[in-house]
This record gives sequence, structure tokens and C-alpha cells, in this order.
Amino acid sequence: MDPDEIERIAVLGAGNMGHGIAEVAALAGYHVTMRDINEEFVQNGYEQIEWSLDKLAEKDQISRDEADGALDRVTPVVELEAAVGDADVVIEAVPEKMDIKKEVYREVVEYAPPEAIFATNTSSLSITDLAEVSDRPEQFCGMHFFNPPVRMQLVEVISGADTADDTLDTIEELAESMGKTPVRVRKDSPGFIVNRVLVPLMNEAAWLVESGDATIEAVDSTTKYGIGLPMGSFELADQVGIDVGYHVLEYMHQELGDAYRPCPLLAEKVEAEELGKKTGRGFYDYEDGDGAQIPTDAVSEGIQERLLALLANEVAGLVGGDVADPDAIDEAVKLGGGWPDGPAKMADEYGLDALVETLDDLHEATGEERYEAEETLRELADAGEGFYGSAENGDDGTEYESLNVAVDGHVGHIELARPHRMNTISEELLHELDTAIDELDAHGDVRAVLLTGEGDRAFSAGADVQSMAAGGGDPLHAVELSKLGQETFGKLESLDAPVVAAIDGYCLGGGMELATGADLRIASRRSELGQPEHNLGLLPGWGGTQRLRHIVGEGRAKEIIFTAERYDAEELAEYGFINEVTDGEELLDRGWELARDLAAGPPIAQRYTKRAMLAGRDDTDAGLEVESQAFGHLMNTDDLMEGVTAFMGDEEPEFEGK
Ligand SMILES: C/C=C/C(=O)SCCNC(=O)CCNC(=O)[C@H](O)C(C)(C)COP(=O)(O)OP(=O)(O)OC[C@H]1O[C@@H](n2cnc3c(N)ncnc32)[C@H](O)[C@@H]1OP(=O)(O)O
Repeated sequence: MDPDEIERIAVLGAGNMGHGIAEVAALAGYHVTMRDINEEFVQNGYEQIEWSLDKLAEKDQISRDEADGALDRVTPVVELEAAVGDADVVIEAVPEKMDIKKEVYREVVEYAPPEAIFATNTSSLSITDLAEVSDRPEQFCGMHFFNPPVRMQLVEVISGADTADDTLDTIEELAESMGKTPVRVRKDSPGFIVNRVLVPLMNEAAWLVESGDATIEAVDSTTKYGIGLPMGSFELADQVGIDVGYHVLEYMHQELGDAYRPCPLLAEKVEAEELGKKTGRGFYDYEDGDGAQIPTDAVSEGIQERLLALLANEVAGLVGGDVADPDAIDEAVKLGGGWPDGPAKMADEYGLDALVETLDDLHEATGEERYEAEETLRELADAGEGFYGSAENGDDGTEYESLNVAVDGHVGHIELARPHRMNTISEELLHELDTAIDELDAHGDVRAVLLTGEGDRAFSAGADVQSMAAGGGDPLHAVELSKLGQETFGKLESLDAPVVAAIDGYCLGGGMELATGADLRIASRRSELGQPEHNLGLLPGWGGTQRLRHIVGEGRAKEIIFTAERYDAEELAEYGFINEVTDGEELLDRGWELARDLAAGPPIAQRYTKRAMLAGRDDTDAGLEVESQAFGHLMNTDDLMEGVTAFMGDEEPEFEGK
């Protein structure tokens, strides 16, 4: 089916996932029938959609008209025939039990049009087994959304044994049209990508404690502050539900063998109905205790190596089994798990040879199958390579992980590319930004720079507080980190080419300090800006105590820093921080327009104007000296001749920077 032909989508199941998927589809403009087995369930789901759309409109993430339009496109039904009778795509999100799902498909085939594609939102069950009970295995695939669908970017698109490539292409385009990022899972393998990585990690965390080799505290401190994942392993298990992870693990154990034998510690928790946050108690106590309080200083190198070794082995299993490539695995886990880096990259950085050695030692000591190194992993380690090849084989161009950097005409574009972490600024991002600024500066064609944040939630929510806390907050390291931010943003500020920051969404803390380094700032109306560092007991340590006052004046700078309030774009336009406020959908176009206009300006005059203004900040005489010297230099330039000639001839000048 051609993706453009899709108009009507049936979503089966109005529970958490079902109503979330229905909402996302309706927001993308599709007509959606949402079906559940009784009036109460389906009505509940509909009310949840209404509530969620309302929240999005309240937060200005969509307009009120868009919210109303999306709700109008959702029809709640109980009759299956009414739900699927004229559907182009049927997305099934009924309970995660093979027999319930099969029963649904047996009925659906009676009513759905023959050309309709079936997509199941299962998180781990076999697509091939489910497809068998339908009458169209080649038009059947997995379409695994993450919870909550309206906020989570990732959709795993999974091939069954007989799925046609066309079907996968269409469902990927459908996911894209819903604003999601699809990642293809080439083979129907238990847990697909994200669960195949996260669930064994949870199991190994439990085995570490079960065997007496580590405490929950140390494992979570290492996971969060050593490896840098968003949550401790036990904290994550409590968040997701220990029973949920346990059942996926049981299924993997059954399908993939003893390497996935669930740790008894997990079984005990499930038996005791201590399932995590939802029951008030899991590995942490959320009712009578303080929940997950994870120390920053209990990181252990041994635990880190063991967890990374397990992760590397899972990645190798997926790559060797031709389920997915390392970059697809990394993208899926970053988007689905909110990880700052993917497991393949982390394993490469650690060194696959060291991780294989760890696995071999553990295998020899315990005989446990999960420590048997995958052939793919051993081969790569023996060849001195990583999942991404060897460093020596890399090409000359810089590869960025946390940024997207491109040159379009005379404009260099730097996009902060950690949308899954609100484009927060990690140390790695600062280093990359430093490199990107140098590269654009040295690039012969770049005459203006545009700075943006990927995604629709944040320009940047500031320093990545979690990675800052890593290492127990070493003061000497923090001094260096502060200097790194100051210098990098200073480099942007003193770049020869003018810089435009186009701000959409949150622009907080270090994000605002970064924007302060730009020459012009435009922001969408819904943006919220501020220096909230005092709320955290910090100060704006990336130049914020100095640079902001030059733009808004000392009084306003103190107000912004001391109150730590969030300001809207209009207010900061009044303070002189924002040059122009636009509607959300116009921001990017306007940013490009402005950057292109500046790129068409006289480069030498622009460069010296920036230098004179910077030099004169604290020393007007120094600034005036730079200004007069520059004025003299300009007399001798082709650009001056071009400017004057164009003016006299009433034409647009074409400056060349000579
Ligand atoms: C020298 C420089 C110093 C600094 O920059 S210090 C940091 C200054 N920045 C802040 O204090 C902002 C902190 N963040 C927030 O206040 C809120 O977030 C927002 C207002 C930006 C958004 O709120 P909401 O829409 O309710 O989303 P959510 O659930 O709070 O955040 C989504 C995910 O993003 C993570 N996150 C947000 N900001 C940061 C940050 N600065 N460092 C690390 N993570 C951050 C959260 O934890 C969460 O993650 P999960 O989905 O895994 O729970």
C-alpha cells in the first residue's frame, strides 16, 4: 500500500498504549477508530485522549484548534466491524498475551479490508506467530511504540518471517508521518532491540546482588553515575514494574535459552508482589521510605565492566543474528531508554577486548551461559575492532554524536542533537561544539552560523545535571568543566561570522548561556528561558555571571539569576535578550532567513565590528582603538568598493570578504 493512501487507522485496545497511539495518529491527521471490548474501557481511553490533548494545548505544544481537530478525528467504538471495516491500517494494542492477541486477529480478518496492513504493538511476542493466524503474513509487522506514545520518539518496526519489504516501508513512513523515529528490526527476535538490551541489564544487576558481589546501592550508583544511564538498574526496574521485566525475561528464557535465566531475586519480588513504584515498594520503598536515593560516590569499576560486558554481548547477539546494525541499536536504545549514548558506542569506547576478557573470566568462574561471549564479539575484539570498525579506518570528516553540523550555502548550521535528553549539554557536547566552531571558522564558505536544538521541546535544558553529578562531584573536575563551557561559548561569541540562535522550547541554565554567546537571538512565542542554577545550589558557571549583563544590563541579569525564574520569550524581548519573537512554526524559517541575510553581509566589516564591540565591553578605549584601526583596514577592501558601487547603482551588493 502506498503510504499516501492511508487515511483511516483502527486502533484495537483503549488502554495506556492504545489510547496513546490513537492520540498520536489523530494528531497526525488520520481518522481513527479506537476500539475496546466494552463501553467503559473505550470511554475511559477517549477521556484520557481528551485530557492529554488539553495538556498539550495548555503547554502551547499544540494550538487549541489542533487539539479539538484531533479529538474530532477519534471515534470510540465497541463493535469490531465498525472499527476495522474500512481501515487502511489496523494497529493492535490489546493485552500482551499471545492467546488474547491471536483471538483478536482471528476475528479481525473477518471484517478488515483485504488490503489493510496489520501492525501489532507487542513489546516482545513473536510477530511471525501472530501473523500466522491472520490471512496476510506479508502485510503484517510489529509497530512497537514506547510509553507514553505521545512523548516517546521511538517506534520499533519489526519484520515477521514473511513480512514484505513494502509493508515495512509503509509502516515506517506512517511512523514518520506521526512525527516518530522508526528503527527497523530486521528479524523477529524476542525483546526486539530495546528490551533485549534493557531487560538482561536488569537481570545482571539482580545477579550481582544475588551473588553477594555488590549492593543495590553500588549497582545503581554505577549504572547512573559511572555508566551515565538516566536511572539506576534497580530504579528502572521499579519504574517499569519488576513483573513486566520479569515476564519478558521468562519469555526470552523460553525462546533463547539459559543465558536469560531470570535471577531468583526478581522472582522473589514478583511473588511478594513488591513490583516497584506501582505497588509502593520494589527494590526501593516509595511509601514508608524515600524511594530511590542513589549515592553519587558508590561507583565501582568492577560492576561497570561487568554490566558493559553483558551489554556488549547483547549488542553482538543482535548484530550477529542480523536483527539490527549497531547504529540502529544505538539509536533505538537512546530514544527508547533515554540513554546519552548507545550500548554499541559505549562498548567500543571501553574496548571490546577488555569486555571479552571480563566475560571469559566470569564464564570460567561461574559456568553461566550468559557470560559465554558471542562469536561476533570475540571476532571483533580479536581483530582489534569495535562495532563501528576501527578508529584507524575512519574517514577524515568529524563525526559528531551530540550535534548535527552542516553547511548550507554560506550558513553553517549547528543543531544540538540530544532531543531525548532535552538537548542538555554534556561534557562531550561541549568538546564537540568546540570542534564544530573551529571547523566552521576554518570553512571557506561559512559566513554566518545558525544555532538550534533538535526536536520540539527544548533549545537546551542546560547542563546535563546527571552527568555533572557523576564522579561524586569532584571540585577540580568541576572547575575544568566550568572553564570548558566558558571558553567554548566564548569561542562562539568571538567567532568572526555572526551567529544567530533560534530558540524553540526550553532554554535554561547552560542553554541560555550558550544562546548568550550568539550575536542575535530569536525565539518562538512558547519558549521559556531562564537561569535556574540557584535553584540547584549552583551558579551560572559557563559565563552567565559575566556575559548576560552585557546584553540585559546588570540589574536585569541579577534579577534573572537571583530569582531563577522561567521567563517567556516576550518578556525577555522586552529585556533586550531576545531580538525577535515568532510563532512556533515560523521560527526555523525565520532563523534561516536571518542567518542568510547576515551571510550576505560584508564579512570583514562584520568581523571587526564583533571584535571592536567585544574589546570595548569593559574597556571603551580599547574598543574604540579596535574600531578606528578596523575602519582604516576597511578602506582597502574590495567589499567597500562593492558596497559603495552597489549603493550608487541602486543594486544589492555582493560581498566576497576581500
Ligand atoms: C553551568 C550550567 C549549569 C546548568 O545548566 S544547571 C541545569 C539548569 N537547568 C535546569 O535546572 C533545568 C532542569 N529541567 C527542568 O526544570 C525540567 O526538566 C524542564 C522544565 C526543562 C522540563 O520539564 P518537563 O516538561 O516536566 O519534563 P521533565 O520530565 O522534567 O524532563 C524530561 C527529561 O529530561 C531530563 N532533564 C531535563 N533537564 C535536565 C537537565 N538539566 N539535566 C539532566 N536531565 C534533564 C529529565 O530528567 C527528564 O528525564 P527522564 O525522562 O529520564 O525522567
